[in-house]
Amino acid sequence: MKPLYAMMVDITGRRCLVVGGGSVAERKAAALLEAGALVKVVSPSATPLIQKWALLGRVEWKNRPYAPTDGIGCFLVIAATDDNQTNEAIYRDAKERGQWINVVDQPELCNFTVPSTVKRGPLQIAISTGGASPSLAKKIRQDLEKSFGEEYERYLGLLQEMREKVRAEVKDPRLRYSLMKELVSDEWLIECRRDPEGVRGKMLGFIQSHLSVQA
Ligand SMILES: C[C@@]1(CC(=O)O)C2=NC(=C\c3[nH]c(c(CCC(=O)O)c3CC(=O)O)Cc3[nH]c(c(CC(=O)O)c3CCC(=O)O)/C=C3\N/C(=C\2)[C@@H](CCC(=O)O)[C@]3(C)CC(=O)O)/[C@H]1CCC(=O)O
Ligand SMILES: NC(=O)c1ccc[n+]([C@@H]2O[C@H](COP(=O)([O-])OP(=O)(O)OC[C@H]3O[C@@H](n4cnc5c(N)ncnc54)[C@H](O)[C@@H]3O)[C@@H](O)[C@H]2O)c1
Repeated sequence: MKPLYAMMVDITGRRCLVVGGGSVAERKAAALLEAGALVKVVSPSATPLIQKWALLGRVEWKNRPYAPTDGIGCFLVIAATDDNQTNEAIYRDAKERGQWINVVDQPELCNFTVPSTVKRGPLQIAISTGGASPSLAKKIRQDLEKSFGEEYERYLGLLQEMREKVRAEVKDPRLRYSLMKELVSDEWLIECRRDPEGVRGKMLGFIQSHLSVQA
């Protein structure tokens, strides 16, 4: 098994090609859309959701089989057809253009794989088994989703806001560090769950009390 390098890639506004229109293509296209990519789907059939995206203009759907020119100008390519010969042709075309290529059920024809991901706003926990067991990656995601609840999105948004405030207003680096450390605690997380509306005010109050000491 090849060692893999984990990386978070900015694909906003980048053209990405998904070939195939089945459930796997839909899942891969959904992840690309969530990351802000411009997605083109090429397939003579498509799931109802892909068709809906096409109607809404969220994806460009070419209702026909793959053609070698489809990938021109694309940042990355995903081959998710059920036809091996087509998948291999997509791989060769992408490789020639130096593109990122993922052939869904052929890890040897991938220069990147897609991890299973827990998303809570900007928090992303990506799980890779290095291709050993995608089913295990999925199970670990489902387990983590139970531990990392929806409140993490609000909590992380608040931490970001408080961090900016602390960086702008606290001059002493030690105090800055200890404030951020104290905001990252189970107590605040529980507060996000218990009092989602009031927690922001309490955090601001907590920081303010230390700023008064500083002044
Ligand atoms: C994580 C996830 C992301 C995503 O696809 O979005 C993903 N596969 C998912 C699900 C899943 N895939 C498969 C099953 C059926 C059960 C099973 O076989 O286990 C299930 C489970 C299900 O569908 O319930 C079958 C399968 N997948 C691959 C092969 C070929 C092979 O292993 O050789 C075969 C056998 C095909 C055959 O039977 O011939 C290959 C890959 N699949 C990967 C990713 C990459 C490695 C990730 C890693 O490091 O683990 C890699 C290498 C390439 C890639 O596709 O990027 C997503 C879970 C999303 C979630 O969280 O819900
Ligand atoms: N469904 C799964 O969870 C799963 C998991 C692992 C692997 N796979 C494999 O991944 C592949 C895709 O899975 P799926 O469930 O989405 O399959 P699917 O049969 O639902 O979809 C295949 C799609 O490929 C399209 N297609 C076929 N030939 C094409 C061509 N020449 N150009 C463009 N599009 C073409 C078809 O129109 C169809 O939309 C299959 O090989 C499958 O064995 C599926």
